[in-house]
Amino acid sequence: MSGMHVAYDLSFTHTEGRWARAGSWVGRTFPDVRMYQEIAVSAERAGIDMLFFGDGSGIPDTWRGSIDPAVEWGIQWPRQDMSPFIAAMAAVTNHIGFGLTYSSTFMHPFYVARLLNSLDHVTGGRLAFNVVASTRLSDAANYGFDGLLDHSKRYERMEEFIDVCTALWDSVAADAIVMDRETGRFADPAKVKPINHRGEFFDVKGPLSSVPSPQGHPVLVQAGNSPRGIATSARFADVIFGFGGSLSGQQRHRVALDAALVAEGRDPSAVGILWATQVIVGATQGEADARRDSVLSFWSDEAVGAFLSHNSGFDFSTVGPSVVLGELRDTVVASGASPSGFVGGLVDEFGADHSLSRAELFEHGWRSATGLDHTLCGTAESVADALEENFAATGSRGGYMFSSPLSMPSGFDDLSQLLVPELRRRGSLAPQYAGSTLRENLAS
Ligand SMILES: Cc1cc2nc3c(=O)[nH]c(=O)nc-3n(C[C@H](O)[C@H](O)[C@H](O)COP(=O)(O)O)c2cc1C
Repeated sequence: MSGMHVAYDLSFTHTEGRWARAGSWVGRTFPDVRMYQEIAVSAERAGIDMLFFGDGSGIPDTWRGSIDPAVEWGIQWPRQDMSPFIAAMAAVTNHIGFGLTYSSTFMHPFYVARLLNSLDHVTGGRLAFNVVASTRLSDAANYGFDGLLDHSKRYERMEEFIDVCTALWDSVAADAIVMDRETGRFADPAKVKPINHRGEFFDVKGPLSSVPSPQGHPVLVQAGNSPRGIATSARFADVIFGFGGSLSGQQRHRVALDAALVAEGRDPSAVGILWATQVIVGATQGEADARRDSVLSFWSDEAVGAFLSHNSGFDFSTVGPSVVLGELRDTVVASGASPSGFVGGLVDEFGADHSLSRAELFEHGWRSATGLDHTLCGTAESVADALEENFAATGSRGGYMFSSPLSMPSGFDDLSQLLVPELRRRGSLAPQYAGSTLRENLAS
């Protein structure tokens, strides 16, 4: 992966107030499939590498132990299983890739390997699989768990999950299908083998009851941010998702990933990181600033609390009138949630000894929930300058996944019509799709 690549994060098209903002769809209600098809067509016209769909199945209920605020304010709810939508989008496009998310903590690898094989067929080899360990209790409760597995156990399970999927995708050789009309022989049994996997988490006999898909394996993506998560990503990921917005955090991630890749005997230059980056572009700086400010002026504590508590797995309604950040981080970690994320970011920014009042914490939470704490806001030229500088400073491998805009579809239209052409004009983005599969496109 040598050039810069760009993806759009389409995980949230309506939530967190997007549905009501200027520039949002009128008369189109989530989850209208034609809406997604239109985005896919227009993103492909702009030459975007991939549309990404994150997932979490639980309705946020960590804040005060209730789903009501999330439902009332549309916080990360509603969300669909996006696999059928990807099939619909693939039917109206030819080049753009699709990233789909499933949890290795809750799903079974046989089901997922088979589904992704089918989707790789349907998309003609344009599928990526973002495998997540899941940090949320509300997800766990939907799959019969009282609590989350321990953080490192979740990653052990992910490693075994991917081992099983990979063995299943390899269990039918590419040349197994004979289809000899004269003899009537359909396939060569010597090339279709059970995997006979017996492990700590899964027992799977195999083989996969399907034929190899165009990419063989979907492009594997992983987004672990902790040392344990990064070690797992180095084992198998073709592409990494990272948190953008803090150059020092990005550089730490890149250095840790490179060391982990070397430890796995892999070439760090072949594995790019797509940095999740929120961008607001306007024809002028004033226009972009006005869009950002209009978002900041409309929110509620309940909505912020529901968002943050869900994402951290920690009930922020329990926070007292003031907090010491290091102590808050320890409490969040003790609750079984990830050590990175919102509170980890505040500790990095201000230090573990720093205190914040509850109101200050929520103001930071508001900026975090909207992504406005790390948004690049400006004209296409100034944002392209910042991205090019950041790309060079983070190893020149990978690129950007632009976060779900705060208004849809106008936010993506701004990116497609202003920013992406500017990056292409400068030669940062390739002039056209390089190959016919997502893997080939991302390899250039
Ligand atoms: C760009 C990006 C996309 C992510 N998408 C999801 C997702 O769809 N579902 C999910 O549960 N977690 C998602 N995550 C969270 C990561 O999978 C991971 O839990 C997080 O980075 C914390 O890593 P850690 O478990 O190693 O601490 C995403 C993270 C990033 C950076």
